Amino acid sequence: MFVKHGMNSGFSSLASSAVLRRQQFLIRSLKGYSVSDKIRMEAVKCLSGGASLEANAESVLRTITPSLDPTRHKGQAGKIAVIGGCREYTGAPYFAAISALKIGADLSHVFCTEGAATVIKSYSPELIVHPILEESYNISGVNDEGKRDISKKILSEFDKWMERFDCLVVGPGLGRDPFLLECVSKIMTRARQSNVPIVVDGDGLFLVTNSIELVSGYRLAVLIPNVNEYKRLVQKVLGYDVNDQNTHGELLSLSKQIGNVTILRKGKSDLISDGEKVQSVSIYGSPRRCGGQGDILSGSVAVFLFWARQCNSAAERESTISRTNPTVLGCIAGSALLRKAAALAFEHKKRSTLTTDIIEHLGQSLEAISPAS
Ligand SMILES: NC(=O)C1=CN([C@@H]2O[C@H](COP(=O)(O)OP(=O)(O)OC[C@H]3O[C@@H](n4cnc5c(N)ncnc54)[C@H](O)[C@@H]3O)[C@@H](O)[C@H]2O)[C@@H](O)CC1
Ligand SMILES: Nc1ncnc2c1ncn2[C@@H]1O[C@H](COP(=O)(O)OP(=O)(O)OP(=O)(O)O)[C@@H](O)[C@H]1O
Ligand SMILES: [Mg+2]
Repeated sequence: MFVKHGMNSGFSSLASSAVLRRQQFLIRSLKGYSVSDKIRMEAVKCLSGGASLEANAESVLRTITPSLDPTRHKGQAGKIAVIGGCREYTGAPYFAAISALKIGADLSHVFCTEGAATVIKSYSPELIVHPILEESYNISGVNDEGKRDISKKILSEFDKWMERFDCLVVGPGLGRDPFLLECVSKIMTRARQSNVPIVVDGDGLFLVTNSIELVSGYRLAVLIPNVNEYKRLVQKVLGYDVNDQNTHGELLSLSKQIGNVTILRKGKSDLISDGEKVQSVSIYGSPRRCGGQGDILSGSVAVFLFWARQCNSAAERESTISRTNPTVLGCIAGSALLRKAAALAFEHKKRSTLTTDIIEHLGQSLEAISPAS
């Protein structure tokens, strides 16, 4: 993979030489101690820009997952809202919202278009579905003033609920309709004003890549790009093409450039950074790449992020974990759980493993790490 020599290439080489110096220092320090060859090899791997610190994901999962305390009331384990679901996509918001419930959230809402709502409701009676979004094709005869009224109505419908949510997931199956995305921008701005965490995925990333100010500097935002979404984000924000020789430095730069928002770059290993350091989750998952696994991840991260924030305020966390940003902890936990569930599903279903099979193994995977009783 070659770095394109665009306007930021000087910055890129500066960043990579800083990463290189740090990694060479790490190797020199390791020589001072009698570390195992394996650790030294990890350090050497850093030279290619490919390595990062493997997160202690099981410990994170164990620490942030709340106990099933009988004194707690409905809602305390989390109220999540997914903004997504349009004419084309109904599976993605369903996967995200049902995954949140399967992990342990108490309530999961979906805000989508009217057509998508009926379909999503028919998938599950567990979800609370709000058919409030509108796509342009549905309001083609409406003039500009009428459109402004519709937009206001959508925002006020959402406002009735927003304060109740512990986290929003914006984007699974949202589509790219301009009118709909404009309304969702307003929803995001409102959520940000109220300090509601926002996980951005799928078409939410399309929106944010073109309007980065929606999340820039918001420490409660998490971006979860897949390979394509990451490429677009790097091109837009850093001004050059993705450089696979410097994954680590590039992710750090990207997060810093967006004001230290947390980014989970999905791939063979999931890489997570809030601009301070990069952590990875490489637990073996599944070789099946069926669509929808990213949606499970975004719903899961929303729940774990909320749990990690709760732990933080209750000062319950282990010391090393307590120093970690809750948005980063949410990403580590979500990624690890998805991979474990995918591995279990694949054991049973092999080539026919689908997203719904993985969802069925979320509970069992969490139970193995943090038993309910
Ligand atoms: N059942 C559903 O309703 C699903 C809906 N989805 C939604 O579909 C919308 C678009 O998401 P996409 O993930 O397709 O958008 P992308 O922009 O990531 O993908 C667009 C195209 O890129 C290709 N692509 C994907 N991963 C690749 C990789 N690793 N290397 C090379 N090419 C790759 C895909 O085949 C697709 O044709 C989002 O709103 C998303 O949430 C997806 O979440 C999948 C499931
Ligand atoms: N090559 C890979 N090897 C192992 N796991 C992977 C690989 N690529 C992705 N994953 C895992 O699958 C999860 C979903 O990533 P993926 O890139 O498929 O997201 P996505 O394209 O957004 O999915 P969706 O179809 O839901 O939109 C990630 O958390 C990651 O752990
Ligand atoms: Mg996706």
